[in-house]
Amino acid sequence: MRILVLGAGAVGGYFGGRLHEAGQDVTFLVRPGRKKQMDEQGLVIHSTHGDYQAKVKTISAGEQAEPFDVVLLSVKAYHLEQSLIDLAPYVGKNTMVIPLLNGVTHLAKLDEAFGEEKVIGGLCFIETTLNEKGEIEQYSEQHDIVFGERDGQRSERVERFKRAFDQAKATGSRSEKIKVSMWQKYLFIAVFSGITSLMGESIGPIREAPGGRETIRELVREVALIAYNQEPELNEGVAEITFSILDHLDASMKASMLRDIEKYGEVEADHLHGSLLKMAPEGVSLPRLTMVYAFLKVYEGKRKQDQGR
Ligand SMILES: NC(=O)C1=CN([C@@H]2O[C@H](COP(=O)(O)OP(=O)(O)OC[C@H]3O[C@@H](n4cnc5c(N)ncnc54)[C@H](OP(=O)(O)O)[C@@H]3O)[C@@H](O)[C@H]2O)C=CC1
Ligand SMILES: CC(C)(CO)C(=O)C(=O)O
Repeated sequence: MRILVLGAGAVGGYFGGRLHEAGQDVTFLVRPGRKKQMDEQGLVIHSTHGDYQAKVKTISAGEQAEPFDVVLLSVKAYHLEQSLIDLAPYVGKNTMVIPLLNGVTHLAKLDEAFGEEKVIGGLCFIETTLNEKGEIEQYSEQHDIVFGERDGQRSERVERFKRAFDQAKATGSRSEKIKVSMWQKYLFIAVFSGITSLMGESIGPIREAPGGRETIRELVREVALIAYNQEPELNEGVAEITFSILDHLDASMKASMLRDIEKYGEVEADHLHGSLLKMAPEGVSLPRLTMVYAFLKVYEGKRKQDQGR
């Protein structure tokens, strides 16, 4: 099975690296700067689950290669448009595209670009980042990819990709209800990234601050309202479960969005919080979600202005 990983960043580099380590045929589609770095130093992973360093195959947009069997899509949402143009020549009749982005609105864009039948659902649970040398750092327990056909059917292509993880130091599992799984993750990440970014703190101090837990609970309630409206198959107790997960997270945990803000990087504000506000049923009051989005847009505006100087 030939696997193409689009975006050798924190997520793609990690999972692509683990599959490569397990003997799978993995190629990374990367931009020129990252290609130079990877061709010179290889792919480097530092992880709780074991370090890994290897020379890997890389290609850049426009380079000749046959269509791949599987594409793992792991770019940030704000790079999606260009990356789909770059990816198009490597998607063939039998290619299966698995997006690992947080959120859900990218599915429609993938369907439009490649056709619904090629795109399955996917998400990942991992806390990972790229350091200044372009090395992947991953220091917590979870390193799981979840994927599945969007109609819930079992399929040979999904089973085959699942088997690629048999020998890998990361887990790959199938969800029978991938759209529900994606919405559960979306609910969690919208609250987790929203609250940690807004407060500029990891989750522990936010929970302990006066009114902190209450604010988290209310933000969960607002996002869950939108989520239920979009995905009625969500478990009725999903808001309470999500709050409980947030209440039990390691106190030092922060979302990748806050880590990006700390590096003064771009954020997925429109893709995550902005999209939720657009999907919200008319007339509902969403003061906390609105505040998170406003904060992120102020941050984006300031960043843009600073870059223009
Ligand atoms: N990091 C985390 O812990 C988690 C992240 N996620 C989600 O996963 C997604 C990816 O996040 P993450 O891995 O952190 O992001 P990163 O920024 O670390 O990686 C994205 C990579 O995509 C590359 N890229 C962008 N455009 C292209 C292109 N046209 N062709 C090739 N490569 C391209 C960038 O390369 P370049 O070097 O050229 O800029 C970058 O290395 C996001 O939606 C995020 O929300 C989900 C769970 C956990
Ligand atoms: C919370 C986490 C680490 C879970 O995978 C995540 O998705 C993110 O920070 O973007």
